[in-house]
Amino acid sequence: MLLSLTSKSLIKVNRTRVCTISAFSKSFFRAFGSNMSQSLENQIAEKTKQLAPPLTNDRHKGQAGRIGVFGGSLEFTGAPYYSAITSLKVGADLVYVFCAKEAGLVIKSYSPELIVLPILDQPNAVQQIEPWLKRLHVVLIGPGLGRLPSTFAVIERIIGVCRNKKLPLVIDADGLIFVSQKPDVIKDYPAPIVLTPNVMEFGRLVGQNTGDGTKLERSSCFLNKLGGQVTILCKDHEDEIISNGKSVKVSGGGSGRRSGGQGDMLGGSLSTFLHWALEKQVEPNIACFAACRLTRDCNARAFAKQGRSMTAVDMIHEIHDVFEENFELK
Ligand SMILES: NC(=O)C1=CN([C@@H]2O[C@H](COP(=O)(O)OP(=O)(O)OC[C@H]3O[C@@H](n4cnc5c(N)ncnc54)[C@H](OP(=O)(O)O)[C@@H]3O)[C@@H](O)[C@H]2O)[C@@H](O)CC1
Ligand SMILES: Nc1ncnc2c1ncn2[C@@H]1O[C@H](COP(=O)(O)OP(=O)(O)OP(=O)(O)O)[C@@H](O)[C@H]1O
Repeated sequence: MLLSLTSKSLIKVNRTRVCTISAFSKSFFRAFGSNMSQSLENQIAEKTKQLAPPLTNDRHKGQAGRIGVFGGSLEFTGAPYYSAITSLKVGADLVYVFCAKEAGLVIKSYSPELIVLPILDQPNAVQQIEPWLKRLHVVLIGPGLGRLPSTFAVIERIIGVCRNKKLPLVIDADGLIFVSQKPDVIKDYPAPIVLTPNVMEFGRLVGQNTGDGTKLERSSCFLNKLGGQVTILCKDHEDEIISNGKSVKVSGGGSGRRSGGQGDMLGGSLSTFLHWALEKQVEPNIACFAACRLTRDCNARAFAKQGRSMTAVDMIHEIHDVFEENFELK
């Protein structure tokens, strides 16, 4: 079955009719109007409200999320920061950044709230990192990681350790370059994985020659080969979440401002939402929906205040209000 949700539409059709979805949806909504789609979107939005753990005194530090971010290199220190601070501000208790030595002091200087381990490019990186992994609930791989073969070799071994520990993964940015080169590294992975490609990364991942079909069609062969529990969250003017042969679109919010770091924020928020979802046995695509909603609404709010001068940092300042509006049970 195909499930397609935009802020305006949600439809179900048989898998064999995917190619006629556009015509189908037009006639469907002419027949039923937009109220039905709105109510179904509301149902998904309601599910996202169930994700956040209550802020009660019986929970100890760490339970709301211990997230590991693998990224940060000489060139890119902003990306892992945006991801990590967003993960924390959405509600994780502890966020660990595993980065290259040159990036360590820089990221530490942005924020005393992050635990920064500049050991990713050290000779015994995997041995040093392994003891930390057992504390983590979700591992995010990629923001500002860089594309050095030596870095990818360490990441391959880290994914191997995560596989043994059945750790859920979110893979973004340069992490997706690595997976595009070596998809077998996540084949039959024993825990949920979310891949978060932008337009360019999606093409690299599923193959540039997979035709003009929908993203759902174009990714089906790639996903079938991978096996396991893989979700693809495609970032675009409408975000699209693909899992189990279904596609859910998220639109609304956002603005024309495309400053760097918005995808990093999405990856960071997703890591926290994913931990909460899995803890409650909620499907990963609900966590994906929440992360898209958060990113798009932070963009819209920040843009309303800052216009063209808006950057990712302005969006981070909006997390509290957007969270209150969308994800707190009232
Ligand atoms: N402050 C920091 O530290 C930040 C660091 N970052 C880090 O930088 C690293 C590289 O990431 P990346 O995003 O530059 O690489 P990638 O996605 O391959 O793009 C390469 C080219 O693809 C194209 N392109 C992209 N999107 C497109 C679209 N929607 N539609 C169409 N085309 C599109 C576009 O091509 P062009 O427009 O130049 O022709 C673009 O130049 C990575 O580690 C990341 O985490 C960022 O997170 C930002 C903040
Ligand atoms: N064309 C677009 N129109 C409106 N919003 C968009 C568009 N493209 C992306 N977005 C929004 O920006 C978010 C991040 O997408 P983007 O393509 O910038 O990711 P990215 O390249 O990984 O970002 P980063 O700069 O962090 O690396 C998307 O989830 C979506 O909310």
